[in-house]
Amino acid sequence: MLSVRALQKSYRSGPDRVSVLRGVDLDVAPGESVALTGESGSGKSTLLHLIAGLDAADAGEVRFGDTLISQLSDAGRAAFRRDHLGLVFQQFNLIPSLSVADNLAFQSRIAGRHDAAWQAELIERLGLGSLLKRYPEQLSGGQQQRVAIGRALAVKPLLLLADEPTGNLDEATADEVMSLSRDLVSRTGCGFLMVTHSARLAAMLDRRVHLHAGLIA
Ligand SMILES: Nc1ncnc2c1ncn2[C@@H]1O[C@H](COP(=O)(O)OP(=O)(O)OP(=O)(O)O)[C@@H](O)[C@H]1O
Repeated sequence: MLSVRALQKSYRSGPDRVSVLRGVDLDVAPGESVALTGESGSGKSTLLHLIAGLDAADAGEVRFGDTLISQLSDAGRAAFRRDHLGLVFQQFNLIPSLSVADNLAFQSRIAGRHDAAWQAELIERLGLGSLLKRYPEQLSGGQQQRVAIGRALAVKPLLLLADEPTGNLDEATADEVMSLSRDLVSRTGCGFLMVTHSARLAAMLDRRVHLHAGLIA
């Protein structure tokens, strides 16, 4: 479903260009969960941003089925992201002026794919029922994270992309959120690609890939 081929990205650093990704190949199948590890600065977030279409690659391909993301315009990538991808990044990016209920439904409504029964199930599984009228600033970090995961899954994405999603949580909460995410991912059959520094969390997923020196080992 996700197919990344020969992906390259460099950044300008003063007069030089620093090559971060030097030809990355990666596949994620429907229903498969993959941990992306690598030392700090190895380019994990860069790769996630390119897959999400938040930035453009210098060369190479990002493909979802027949859709070649890497050749879409900025607007085309934004529309694809809105309709088909679920993102959970380190800053949960909840909308401060919207209640939990409206944050959960926001993306799926814009995508025209709001499913009230599915949203109700997510609310129950994520334990958000008593929080629906609150605003993001009234939630703990773990609660905000559960809302971010619910919002990402509400759209029934092709792929759930998560960047250190449990970074701010204690071990027990992180484990609970992880097993819940895995469960929901296997229920919907979407792919799951998660950046983590934790070998323990990586071991909870189907497969682990390691980014080193600009390549996936
Ligand atoms: N917009 C940018 N402009 C210039 N350099 C950048 C930019 N974004 C990232 N970099 C550089 O690219 C390299 C890879 O960064 P990236 O954030 O992808 O790594 P990472 O593996 O996610 O790191 P960490 O685990 O510390 O979050 C780093 O050297 C970083 O400084």
